[in-house]
Amino acid sequence: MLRVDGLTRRFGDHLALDDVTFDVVPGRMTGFVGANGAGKTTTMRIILGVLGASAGTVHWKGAPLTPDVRQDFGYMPEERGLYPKMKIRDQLVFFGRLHGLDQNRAAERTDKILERLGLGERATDVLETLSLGNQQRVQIAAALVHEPIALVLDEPFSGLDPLAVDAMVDLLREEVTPEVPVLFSSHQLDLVERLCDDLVVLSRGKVVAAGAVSDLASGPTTTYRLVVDGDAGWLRDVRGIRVRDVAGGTALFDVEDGVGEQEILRQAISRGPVREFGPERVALSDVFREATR
Ligand SMILES: Nc1ncnc2c1ncn2[C@@H]1O[C@H](COP(=O)(O)OP(=O)(O)OP(=O)(O)O)[C@@H](O)[C@H]1O
Repeated sequence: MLRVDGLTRRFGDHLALDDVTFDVVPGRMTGFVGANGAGKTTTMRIILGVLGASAGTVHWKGAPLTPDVRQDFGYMPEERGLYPKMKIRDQLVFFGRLHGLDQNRAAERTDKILERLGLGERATDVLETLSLGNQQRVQIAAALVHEPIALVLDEPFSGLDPLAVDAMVDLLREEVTPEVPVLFSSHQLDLVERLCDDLVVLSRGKVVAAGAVSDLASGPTTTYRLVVDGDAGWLRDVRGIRVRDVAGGTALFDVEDGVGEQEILRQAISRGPVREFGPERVALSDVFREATR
């Protein structure tokens, strides 16, 4: 497991990270979200050793992460960092070699990944002649070529069209074994909700929410939705609930502690047909908005 433990980072007077702690569990995709400037890139750079921490430690399997172990990580930096004038196959083989693969293995892995990303025919093209989307595919290939033991990806899907996102996600799922923890940052909440198992929400340098997406997004709710024939305005006079919204026969309301939602349902039935009644699922965007307020 990859653990970020009490990371703090100052830039002059500015506290960019304030005691940031979270786990990235192997075999699970962890989404890292937060508004611009929240500290995601800073955290990722510290994990990769590109930047030092003012305090705190990064742990790998219970021990402080060493440069040797980090060499086996895969990283897709925000500023990217491939060579524009180098042929993509040569480039990927080079990265594989940098991470310790021998020439044959680096070439084998490169060819497999390029094929998988639909870039087999472009292998001898120079990077800068590729479309931006394809350059981004090569960038993810560079992070994967050496069969990394952990993956840290800074905005890997930004600027990609939905088909390219799907291709990249398929590749990630294929390449990422149950031993590999994956941390990726993203601004696209819909994507995060679709892809991630776990989520870490950062706001102004602090972790404000963390856990399984399924728990965070649909967690315990006190909000209910009722749809009846006729007008649901009578709910406004019911004690123990707070009406959020009524539009004709559709109402959204919060139930206060100690008030049974079944009692509200009974009252609704006594007034006429009930078409829908149930807890309102909290969307991830609401969790995010609430957490970063
Ligand atoms: N080298 C630096 N020198 C000074 N301040 C910095 C430096 N790097 C980052 N910061 C500041 O630290 C804070 C966190 O920045 P960071 O880039 O980590 O945020 P982020 O969550 O990745 O944002 P974005 O989503 O916009 O990339 C910001 O206020 C930023 O201005």
